[in-house]
Amino acid sequence: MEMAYLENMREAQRASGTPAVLAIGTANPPNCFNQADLPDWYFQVTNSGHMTQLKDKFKRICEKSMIEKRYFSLNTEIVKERPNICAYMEPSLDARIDLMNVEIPKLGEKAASIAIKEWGRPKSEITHLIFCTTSYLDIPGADYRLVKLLGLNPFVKRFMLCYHGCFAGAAALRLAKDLAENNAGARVLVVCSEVTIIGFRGPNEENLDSLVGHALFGEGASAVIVGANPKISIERPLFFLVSESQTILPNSDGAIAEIVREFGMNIFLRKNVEKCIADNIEENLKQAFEPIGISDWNSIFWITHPGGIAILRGIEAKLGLNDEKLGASKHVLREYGNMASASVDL
Ligand SMILES: CC(=O)CC(=O)SCCNC(=O)CCNC(=O)[C@H](O)C(C)(C)COP(=O)(O)OP(=O)(O)OC[C@H]1O[C@@H](n2cnc3c(N)ncnc32)[C@H](O)[C@@H]1OP(=O)(O)O
Repeated sequence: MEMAYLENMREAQRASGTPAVLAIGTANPPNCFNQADLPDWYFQVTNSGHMTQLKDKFKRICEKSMIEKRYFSLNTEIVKERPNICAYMEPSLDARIDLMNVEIPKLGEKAASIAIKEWGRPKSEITHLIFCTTSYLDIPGADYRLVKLLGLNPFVKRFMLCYHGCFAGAAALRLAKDLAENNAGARVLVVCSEVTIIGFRGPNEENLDSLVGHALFGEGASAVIVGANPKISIERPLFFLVSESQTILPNSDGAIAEIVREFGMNIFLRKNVEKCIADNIEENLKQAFEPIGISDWNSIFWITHPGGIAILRGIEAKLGLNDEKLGASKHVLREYGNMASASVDL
């Protein structure tokens, strides 16, 4: 009797339908840089014009990156006012945090407001919030700030995914799927907001990983609303969240790492990241897709994280993908660069 009561209670709490993305919003900060102009700007603003060989290398990486434009909250004035940020490794975390604490929630709010408008229902009906960023360190977190900025219901159930880097966009969607499945009527607002302020620094011959990072990373925010059993008169399911999985690649220890210290964040990239991904992609796709009956990699819609053009090319070559298959990822890479977690929701 008691078990039946618990079972009924649990059934009533769960959603019966498949969760779907019901709206999407995106935003970028105001300063748009052409990739072709960045080498001059970056070496000038960091007082590094004398490092001519390194600048030439940076130019080559920028040219090869396929990126055409990137958006930043930083500009010449902001950077020049904070010389320790322009140095290679001076203590500068306080200045960075002061900027990030304003920019990250602000950018998130812009994307979330667009998603809420597209969704069409009152924002008071958002039940859960997932806020995802690589670089918000204070308590209360950016999730709390966003509730205040948007004027969300104070009862909204909040989750902060912090300092996960690029994979967090997919992780946030996975969490949203579970929340929407297990809470009838849930409407989950997912916001990924990424700025590069924590890692911006002057160039150094000994640190080519950082140079590659400066050639690839851009700033942006993306927001989605996820829920099951849409109210068809108002809500429009755009993508269904059917299945998910996650793994750690063999021999990938240290392939991508980021550390935060007094000087801000430093990135470590192994030179063969693209090979490590390409070598493992097929096996992982099999494990994820065979249970749902898919084995033709050209038959599915792809939104691979645009980590770098070498990574996308490695996947294409290994799987024999048709030209247009990674088109969405290449578009995001070309127009915005690698915006870490915000890239995947776009
Ligand atoms: C932050 C997160 O959590 C997740 C992330 O997304 S992390 C970012 C992951 N991305 C990567 O690791 C970058 C992958 N690499 C690429 O996309 C490309 O290699 C690239 C755009 C950097 C260069 O394009 P390419 O077609 O490979 O050009 P290529 O001519 O081979 O290289 C250009 C120069 O960059 C250098 N280079 C390439 N990859 C490098 C690396 N990882 N470290 C240092 N230098 C590198 C090359 O040595 C070469 O230098 P020279 O011109 O002096 O010979």
